[in-house]
Amino acid sequence: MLRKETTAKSVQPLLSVNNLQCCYGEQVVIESVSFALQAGEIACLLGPSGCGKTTLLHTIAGFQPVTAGDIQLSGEVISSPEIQIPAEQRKIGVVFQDYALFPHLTVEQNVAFGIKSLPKGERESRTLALLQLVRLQEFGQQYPHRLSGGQQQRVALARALAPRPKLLLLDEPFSNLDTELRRNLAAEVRHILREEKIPALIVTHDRNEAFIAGDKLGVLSQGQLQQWDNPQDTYQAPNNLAVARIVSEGNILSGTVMDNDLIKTPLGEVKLPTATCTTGDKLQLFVRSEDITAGEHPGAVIAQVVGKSFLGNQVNYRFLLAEGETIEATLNADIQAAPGDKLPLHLSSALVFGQAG
Ligand SMILES: Nc1ncnc2c1ncn2[C@@H]1O[C@H](COP(=O)(O)OP(=O)(O)OP(=O)(O)O)[C@@H](O)[C@H]1O
Repeated sequence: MLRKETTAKSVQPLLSVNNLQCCYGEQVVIESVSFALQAGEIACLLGPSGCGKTTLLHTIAGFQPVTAGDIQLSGEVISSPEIQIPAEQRKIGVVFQDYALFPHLTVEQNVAFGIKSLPKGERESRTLALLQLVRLQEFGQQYPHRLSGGQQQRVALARALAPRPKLLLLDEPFSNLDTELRRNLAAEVRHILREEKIPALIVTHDRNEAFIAGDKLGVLSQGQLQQWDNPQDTYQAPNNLAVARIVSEGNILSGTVMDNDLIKTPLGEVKLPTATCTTGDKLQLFVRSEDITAGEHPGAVIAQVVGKSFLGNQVNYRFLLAEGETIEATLNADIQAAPGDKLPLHLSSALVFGQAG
């Protein structure tokens, strides 16, 4: 695949994480993690539960020491095994999953909390501007418990932005909210961060949130950063099977290279993308849901419906293939099939990853 050339001129990143390692006792939970965030960029860290996302965020915030490597902010080392700049001196803001608002303070007092040292007039105008930015100017005198979850999270965001941090860290900021609100708020937070020109790193386990909110996407699996790229490139060309499974719904299939540059799979044949394999090689393929089409086609195979879940304008089907594999495919709701029915399916493309184990 063609990739854009990077320019030779190097710009100092706002945040750089270099060969980072972090342990809890003997357990290594972050290993050899390196990435850079440029000024003005918003990045999302995506990965399954327990992969180390929060730990990584906490090392950057200064809540967690590092055991190897370093973290630099504007070129200054803020964390290394020898150096640990205290969290409150880092000029890094943090927004937590549970909002962590002060219940005894009004919305306005919450937002103004971190800018008490500013002269009164300046403090009031900054607070008002932020309440307008998060569309809560009517709620300044309310207490947090009178607000909805989405509103409370917008107050938490305004409070974190008030002191104009160099970098904002958000730890699963939308996970207490319902799905529609999460997606809307992800887009809104992106807009607010852009308006304030504050770079941010957002931890999430929801790929759609990560796609919506981030210019960059970091995919973490088992404590290692598998890919750091823009969301489109990560989706279209994942570095490995682990990344493919984290950024998309799909099925893992095995395939055999044939002598005509095709790969034979239980779902028909697909083109071999590179010529580095020899006939007979066994490969692993990842077939995304949208790469499976139902209907007559010269290469189609017959599959039996063994389960279905209605999703609105689409239906998620579970199919049994002739060779005994079960796969899932999301098809348009106008294809109406019931368990027991047989449908022709074919593959339009697949992601191909090295040799099967
Ligand atoms: N304070 C701690 N002491 C010991 N082990 C911990 C501690 N915090 C986290 N861990 C372990 O470190 C690993 C990474 O945890 P972490 O919370 O960073 O993952 P995560 O990707 O943020 O997970 P989730 O999405 O579930 O919040 C896990 O195996 C976890 O059990």
